[in-house]
Amino acid sequence: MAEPISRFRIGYALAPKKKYSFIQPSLVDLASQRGIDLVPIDVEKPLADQGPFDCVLHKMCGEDWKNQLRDYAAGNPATLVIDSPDDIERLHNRISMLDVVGELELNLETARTESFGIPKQVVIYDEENLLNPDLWTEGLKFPVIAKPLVADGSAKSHKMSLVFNREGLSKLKPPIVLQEFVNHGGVIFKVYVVGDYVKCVKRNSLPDVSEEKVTSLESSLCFSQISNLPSHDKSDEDKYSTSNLLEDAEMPPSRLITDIALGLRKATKLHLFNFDVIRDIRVGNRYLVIDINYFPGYAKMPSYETVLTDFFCDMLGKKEKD
Ligand SMILES: O=P(O)(O)O[C@@H]1[C@@H](OP(=O)(O)O)[C@H](OP(=O)(O)O)[C@H](O)[C@H](OP(=O)(O)O)[C@H]1OP(=O)(O)O
Ligand SMILES: Nc1ncnc2c1ncn2[C@@H]1O[C@H](COP(=O)(O)OP(=O)(O)O)[C@@H](O)[C@H]1O
Ligand SMILES: [Mg+2]
Ligand SMILES: [Mg+2]
Repeated sequence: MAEPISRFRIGYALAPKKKYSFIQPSLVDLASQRGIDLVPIDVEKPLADQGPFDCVLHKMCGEDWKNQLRDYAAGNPATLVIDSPDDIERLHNRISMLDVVGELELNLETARTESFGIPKQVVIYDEENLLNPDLWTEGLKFPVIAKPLVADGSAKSHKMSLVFNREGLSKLKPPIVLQEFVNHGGVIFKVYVVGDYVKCVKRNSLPDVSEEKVTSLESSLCFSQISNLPSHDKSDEDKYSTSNLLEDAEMPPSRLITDIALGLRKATKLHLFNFDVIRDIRVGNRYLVIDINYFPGYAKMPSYETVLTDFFCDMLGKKEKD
């Protein structure tokens, strides 16, 4: 008689919006064909009652969930938790998130022609400091982008302002990160990482700001999740018009992008993330990492079902060997 074929169970704990976008029938079917059942986890119920799991995927906030996961992992050391809540934590703060880029020691093949880094930035914890730029301006010039320090996935954490002058500072609510606005030709590069797989795509971004604009415009401009706006949906042609910028933009060197991606993967120990890169048009061949996101919108990545299923098989295969 034929041996029963063992199947794997991957539990997933995702917010409803994420579940809707990521757990597509096409992914569930492909994973199933390859022996993997994707099983929803109810975070309101004890995790131990819902197992066993060969692997747990998650993007949930809150200490309760983290504690559940830690307890489950301690009791089930053979279960793969992708990724560890402690490793994810550094991406929830816009300073620690980018610190890791500065720590990368890459032996770049492209070092003679390309370089990478992060924009100048400073963290402001209170209004007193904010309104006294003499305390923090070191090397930082207007315009700046004000970003909430916390990047926890809430709508609030994506609300940003482009600040053109001192006047614009008074509307900000610390704790915030003030980051140098770098002209980058209106296009950002999103680099999706899934284990050792790396895929870079182009997206719309904020348009460049000219010297004259800095003095003639209002004191600040608010925006949120600009890269998710389709071109035809832009509310104000003047502010966001990118014409053919997206189509015409040249991709960054793939070797550089892969080196940064795999460097970040090693340094953060994370398997599932993406990062946003801009090309500084003042320099031309300098690339700046401006954002790193845990478990991003993979469904927007070409062939995401195959990429993710291959990754699951790879991880489960390695686990079996161990
Ligand atoms: O919803 P999507 O597909 O736009 O994905 C969001 C990501 O978009 P991207 O894949 O980079 O274009 C998005 O990336 P950005 O921060 O916009 O660069 C975040 O990863 C977002 O998660 P969170 O709100 O920060 O927890 C992601 O949101 P969640 O799907 O995790 O809610
Ligand atoms: N330093 C910067 N210079 C120029 N544009 C930036 C800079 N930082 C962010 N942006 C623009 O703002 C958008 C949102 O910033 P980001 O840090 O990626 O926040 P979020 O986590 O909400 O995606 C980016 O996609 C990019 O268009
Ligand atoms: Mg971003
Ligand atoms: Mg982000």
